[in-house]
Amino acid sequence: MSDKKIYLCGFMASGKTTVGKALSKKLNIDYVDTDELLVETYGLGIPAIFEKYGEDYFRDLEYDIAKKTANMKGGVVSTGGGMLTFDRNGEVLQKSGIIICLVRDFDSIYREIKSDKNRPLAQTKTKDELKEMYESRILKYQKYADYIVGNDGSVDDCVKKIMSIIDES
Ligand SMILES: Nc1ncnc2c1ncn2[C@@H]1O[C@H](COP(=O)(O)OP(=O)(O)O)[C@@H](O)[C@H]1O
Ligand SMILES: O=C(O)C1=C[C@@H](OP(=O)(O)O)[C@@H](O)[C@H](O)C1
Ligand SMILES: [Mg+2]
Repeated sequence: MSDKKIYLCGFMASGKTTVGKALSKKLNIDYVDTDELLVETYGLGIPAIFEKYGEDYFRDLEYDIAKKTANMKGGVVSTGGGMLTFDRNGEVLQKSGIIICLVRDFDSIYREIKSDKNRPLAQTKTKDELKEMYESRILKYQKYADYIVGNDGSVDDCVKKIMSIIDES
């Protein structure tokens, strides 16, 4: 199998982790989530990292993890919502795989994240601030995405759409 990865990117709660796991199962290939790998590698949860060391420190760890995934064999890699907002990460991912950006309606996203303690960035922002972040980040995702896929139907529908993209690419 090639070393090319399928990177899933997009805003918080767009479905990167859920769809990524389902996709890797369907394709019977390896799966990694950059947030899960980061927590496993550094032995600290994401809210604790933000609280103790701040966001900049988290972003440095996230960059290290991005580089780690580039050296892995082929598979599905779900990223965190901030991954593609940094060019240094976008450049690493672009070189080592196909980048698929998941897009989900803001109201569905907001319902998922508003009270989720595992997403520290969502906890400190109002709905309007999150909407603004959602809109401005889309521009950054578009800069690196090879494909943009909607996730407003079922998880299975989204997996099917990605599988047909991969078949054709
Ligand atoms: N297509 C979908 N339909 C219904 N719920 C979904 C769908 N995609 C994701 N979800 C749900 O949204 C939440 C956030 O998904 P998650 O995979 O953690 O997103 P991300 O990794 O992009 O932050 C989870 O509770 C997940 O079950
Ligand atoms: O959007 C972001 O900046 C973040 C998204 C999170 O991942 P999910 O997109 O899986 O929620 C996680 O990496 C961290 O809380 C920061
Ligand atoms: Mg996730």
